[in-house]
Amino acid sequence: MSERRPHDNSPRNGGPRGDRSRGDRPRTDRPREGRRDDRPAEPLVQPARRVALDVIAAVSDSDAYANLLLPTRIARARLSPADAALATELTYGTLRMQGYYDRVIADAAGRPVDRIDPPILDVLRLGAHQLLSTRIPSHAAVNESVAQARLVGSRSATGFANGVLREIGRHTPEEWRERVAAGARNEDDRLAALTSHPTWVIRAFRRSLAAEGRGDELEALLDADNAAPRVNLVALPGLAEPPAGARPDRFSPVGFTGDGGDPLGLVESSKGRLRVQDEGSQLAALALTRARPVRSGERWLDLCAGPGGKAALLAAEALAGGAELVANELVPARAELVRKALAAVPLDVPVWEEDGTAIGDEHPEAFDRILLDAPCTGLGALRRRPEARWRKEPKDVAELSALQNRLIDSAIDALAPGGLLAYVTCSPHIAETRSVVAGALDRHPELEAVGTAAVVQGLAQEPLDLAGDPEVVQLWPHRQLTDAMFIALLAKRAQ
Ligand SMILES: C[S@@+](CC[C@H](N)C(=O)[O-])C[C@H]1O[C@@H](n2cnc3c(N)ncnc32)[C@H](O)[C@@H]1O
Repeated sequence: MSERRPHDNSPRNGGPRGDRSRGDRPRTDRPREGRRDDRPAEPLVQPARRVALDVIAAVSDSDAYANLLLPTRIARARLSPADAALATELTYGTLRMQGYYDRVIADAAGRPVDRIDPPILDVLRLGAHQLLSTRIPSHAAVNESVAQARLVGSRSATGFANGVLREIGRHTPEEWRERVAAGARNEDDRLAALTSHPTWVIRAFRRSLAAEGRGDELEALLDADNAAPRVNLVALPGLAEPPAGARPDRFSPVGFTGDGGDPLGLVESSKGRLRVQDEGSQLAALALTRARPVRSGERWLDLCAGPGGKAALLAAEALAGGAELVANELVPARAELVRKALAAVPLDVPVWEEDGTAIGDEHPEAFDRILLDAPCTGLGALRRRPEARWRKEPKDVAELSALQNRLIDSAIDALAPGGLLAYVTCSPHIAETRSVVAGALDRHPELEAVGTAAVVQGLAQEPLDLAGDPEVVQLWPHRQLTDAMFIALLAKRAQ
């Protein structure tokens, strides 16, 4: 690790520069080697904060996924349930609001965040979250953050972090919101800053809501993206019942929320017949299986099945209706996850590992119902993938919509006359939703739109507040408390 020249640490007069590569940063949960003798003894950091910083650092260092890494780090650190909950809140909250905290930090430090050492910036983000968005007392937030800075940075960096955090703590959260808003360049920049979303994402959401005549819901949507999602489960129909004490979902007839206990314990003890699944995903799968009665012997295809959440629900529905199901997933590791998910259902479901864009040529007119849950930007699931908003770019939309167009053409070719296709995304971006469906209807005169809104209303327990074109359904986190799933049912005319 490079030594630093001693200099004034006050945030506004410099402090350490970003002159250390991330590759040589010490881990926060191990004693550092080669510590200088004049350093104080290794400070003790509360375990939940140590795990949170570890995950935040892995997300910014090596593109880790917080939702995958956090559970393993919690298990490895043997955190108590209370500490695990705190580590989760700190990690997710910091990553979600990173865009906002960076503006606060830049103001308090008197310099842009790209001129702050990355490991120290992560400590500051976690500290800013505790100071501005939790009830953790300021002195605890500052002291623990300074201890963490000492573990990842030099003495001068620690002094710098201390100065920045104290400056943040000098103002109330409301005062910071006003300061950040006052520094915005325009209205979109103000929304981007305060709700911690990239501007291009805000504009895409505005267009999608406006297409439904609900442009005035934009701020509610952006706020909903920053709230922790509830853990929702499905009881595979015919194979499991929700446990006593569970609360039935408002819309999905097979969904429920738990009684506050450990959902993973429920999943394990039910052998996967009770599973964690967003209510929107359940409605998407059921829209395909329940849009019309199932004839025994129907052949169904899940074209892009990994990791298999909807495939398990489709399999349970196929079993109940006497249909056959094939699942397909291009990526072998994800196909393996599909096999695991399907093990919960006593139905023989072949799992293919083919390129879905070729299946229409290879198996023309072979399937009566097809689910195309297309690879997408995931902009509708920002609540549960807190770092995703910072990883996506507009060019991803262009690449994905080109793939979505090829997949939907292939699915239409694989659909038998009279068959039904559900085109689904967990993104509300128009280029991935309505445009793909409109293009498919233009290119395929044999295809017709089905009133998807009526189908989904018909299977839901309570009426849903759906807006816009009744041929498609767009769910929203702020309205239905689901991911922003898009569902379009399309039928191939019988010959
Ligand atoms: C949105 S996910 C599907 C989620 C799944 N339906 C579920 O509920 O668990 C899209 C999947 O499509 C897969 N995929 C991407 N390109 C594909 C292709 N050309 N053919 C088949 N699958 C593909 C991805 O690997 C990913 O697992």
